Amino acid sequence: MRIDVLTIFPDYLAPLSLSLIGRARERGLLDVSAHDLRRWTSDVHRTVDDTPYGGGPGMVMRPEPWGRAFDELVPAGVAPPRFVVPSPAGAPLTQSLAAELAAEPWLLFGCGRYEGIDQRVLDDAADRMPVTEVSLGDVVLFGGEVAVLAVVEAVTRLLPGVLGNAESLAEESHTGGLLEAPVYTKPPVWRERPVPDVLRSGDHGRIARWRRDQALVRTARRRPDLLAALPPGTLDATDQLA
Ligand SMILES: NC(=S)c1ccno1
Repeated sequence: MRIDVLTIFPDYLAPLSLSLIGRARERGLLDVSAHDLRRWTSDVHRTVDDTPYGGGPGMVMRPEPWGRAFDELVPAGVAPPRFVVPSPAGAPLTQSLAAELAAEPWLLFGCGRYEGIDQRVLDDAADRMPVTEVSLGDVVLFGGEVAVLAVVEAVTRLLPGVLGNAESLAEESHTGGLLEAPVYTKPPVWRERPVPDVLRSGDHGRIARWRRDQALVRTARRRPDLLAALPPGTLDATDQLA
């Protein structure tokens, strides 16, 4: 997968050189580049923003640098990337959206700052590539960079070879629509708190049942909306929600 990020703060993307993503880049599984949007400015001050038409607080990102960046990074005749823009107005980032993005060969991220990006940038982008505005949640950040780190992590961990133990993907939250069961490791007792006996029983059938029950109860208590969204037939007669 190729990932390009347009930002006025490329150093914010430095964590993409660390840990499993960094190793995936070294192994050629990922090609990640952060581009300073100011590279495509045309004035001595390298201006990327201006006051909003219609008045209001703050500044808006001007369209010209974005357009020049698209022209260079996504030339005509090249299979275009999917343009992903983190925004409070975007679609919620979910595991299923992460899986959808993980199927793309090339993602181009656009990091807004200030009060946002001139809408004509999104409109111009939509004329040349698929555009997805995505939100980490109903919260406002300083800009899109931190959200890009989260989206890139959610997406790239799903790519073959990036996560050392692919089995981890099968048992985690939101895989199958449920929250994951609580996890435990050594010591067997810690500050007078024992590990549930069933997890040390060696009975894999009982352990699987316990984990399923814990996932159902947790999901029912914390995210009843996820239960309501389960495909018909996901729960069976053996499933207890309390
Ligand atoms: N909620 C998101 S993703 C965001 C981006 C910029 N500000 O908030």
